[in-house]
Amino acid sequence: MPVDHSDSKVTLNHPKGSTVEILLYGATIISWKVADKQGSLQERLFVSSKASLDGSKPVRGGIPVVFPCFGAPTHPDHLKLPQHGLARNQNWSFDSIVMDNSAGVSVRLTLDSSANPKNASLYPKEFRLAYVVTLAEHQLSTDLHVENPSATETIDFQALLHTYVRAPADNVFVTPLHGLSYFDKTEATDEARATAKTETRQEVDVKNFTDSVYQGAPGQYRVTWPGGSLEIRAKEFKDVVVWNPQEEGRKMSDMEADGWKNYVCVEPGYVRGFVTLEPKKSWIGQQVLTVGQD
Ligand SMILES: O=P(O)(O)OC[C@H]1O[C@@H](O)[C@H](O)[C@@H](O)[C@@H]1O
Repeated sequence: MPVDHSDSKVTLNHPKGSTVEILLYGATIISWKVADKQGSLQERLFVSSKASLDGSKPVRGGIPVVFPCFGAPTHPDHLKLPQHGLARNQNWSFDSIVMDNSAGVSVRLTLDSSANPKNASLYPKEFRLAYVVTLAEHQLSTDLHVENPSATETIDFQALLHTYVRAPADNVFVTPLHGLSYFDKTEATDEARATAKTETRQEVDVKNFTDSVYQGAPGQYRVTWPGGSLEIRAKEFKDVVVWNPQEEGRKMSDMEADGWKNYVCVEPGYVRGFVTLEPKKSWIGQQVLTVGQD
């Protein structure tokens, strides 16, 4: 079957062999496999072998969905929320199969503020999220729809797709970020973290602890390493975060030994400032991942 779903997981199978697995918990994509040139299926995302996949905590790897705040909350509406918000640690619902043909297999998952009684005390605003995941032969598209169902209130939110790209961290490069202004979250003081830097590197590596928030980014990135590459295209996600904790990764209880050596996070998002959504309006942020064919 092109789409299989159980109480906890949705699996998409493309007729040309690629597959994707999505946990309903957090709508977290936990696997994306695409054939290599020899025709053998290869995992394209990193998920820590110590990640919790039972809905007890956000998944360390794959593509967690970040909404309505990125990092520690700063907006007055978000202050009771955990780091990276509530979407990555709630159960989403399987809504429908959107498309099922040779071009792609696509499903829609949803999360409404009213679905979880906890939300009223955590977050004072109503929201409706829909996540459309589309699998093609060499491509994975993820569209996050945010709808404001209120007739009177606006919503201010941030959103980001926290993509863990499977790649050797000591030999991976992200381009083109040269000339962009960014905020370096590895700096020691609040003042230094809040001071914009300008990226001077043509090719950004993550050989050192990296946690950089690029603003006004081009929306099209290339991640390359010996023997592989991935193109990332983004729409409405105007910023991009590049993160690899290096040895700091040891502090994470769900990070496997040396796990940080096996990925780079390249995370398209709207995280500098907030999207303000007027009553009854909606917003769509999109990420498209394409495996390099070179
Ligand atoms: O451990 P978490 O909550 O999944 O976050 C992982 C990382 O996510 C990145 O997006 C942030 O920029 C980092 O600061 C953070 O450490």
